[in-house]
Amino acid sequence: MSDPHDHTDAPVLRGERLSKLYPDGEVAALRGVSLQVAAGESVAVVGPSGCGKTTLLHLLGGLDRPTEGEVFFRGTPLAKLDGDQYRAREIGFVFQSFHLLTTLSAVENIQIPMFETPWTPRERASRAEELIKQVGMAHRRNHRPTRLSVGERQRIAIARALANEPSVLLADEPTGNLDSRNQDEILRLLEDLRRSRGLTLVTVTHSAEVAAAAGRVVRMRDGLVVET
Ligand SMILES: Nc1ncnc2c1ncn2[C@@H]1O[C@H](COP(=O)(O)OP(=O)(O)OP(=O)(O)O)[C@@H](O)[C@H]1O
Repeated sequence: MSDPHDHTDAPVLRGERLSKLYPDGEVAALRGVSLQVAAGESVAVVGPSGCGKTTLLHLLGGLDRPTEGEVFFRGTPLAKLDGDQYRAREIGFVFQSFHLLTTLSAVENIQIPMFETPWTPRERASRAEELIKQVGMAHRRNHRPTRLSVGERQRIAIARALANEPSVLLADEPTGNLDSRNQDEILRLLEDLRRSRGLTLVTVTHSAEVAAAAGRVVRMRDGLVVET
């Protein structure tokens, strides 16, 4: 697998004529989308409900496969990469509804993806402590998610997404459940993390504020990119 810190001129992610047909109802969610995302870029994907934003994010993250076309990660087709390794090591996912495990503490949630790595328990624990500090949540390390505010839950989910030091963060409506103050804080956190870690960030959003905070906006309509 390629070195995530190897900065070449090739885009970190590239979609080539991606189409996605969902079999039930034969919905054409994507109808030939091509786009490139450079290393370290922050891209917001916007467009009306149902235009294919989440589908595109899932294809980029290897959570689903295109019906036609191909996604490339640093020039290599995803079809040629080990899908589990790609999702576990190269990509971090952030979701609107956090998807934290309620039976685990905040710091334990951050460690979940680390079980895919050869790190020792001590290494996992110390990396999780570092991450929980970076997202400003060390004082809540032992709290279960149900005892955290929604903004705090998203901070923990972001730390978890970074657990395996991915080079790309894919976020689907990361502020969709947050009020405007929490939204601003999460946007600031994501931007700080992008800069400090050289992360590439692709965010699907309905929020004009989130789109305005990104370096570039990709606009979709009816399964197509109409502006990039
Ligand atoms: N698993 C699925 N099976 C069938 N159709 C699907 C599936 N997932 C999505 N779709 C359909 O594909 C189209 C694109 O959906 P997608 O979730 O990508 O849009 P979106 O732009 O992210 O929408 P929203 O902003 O409402 O989240 C929609 O018509 C949706 O109903």
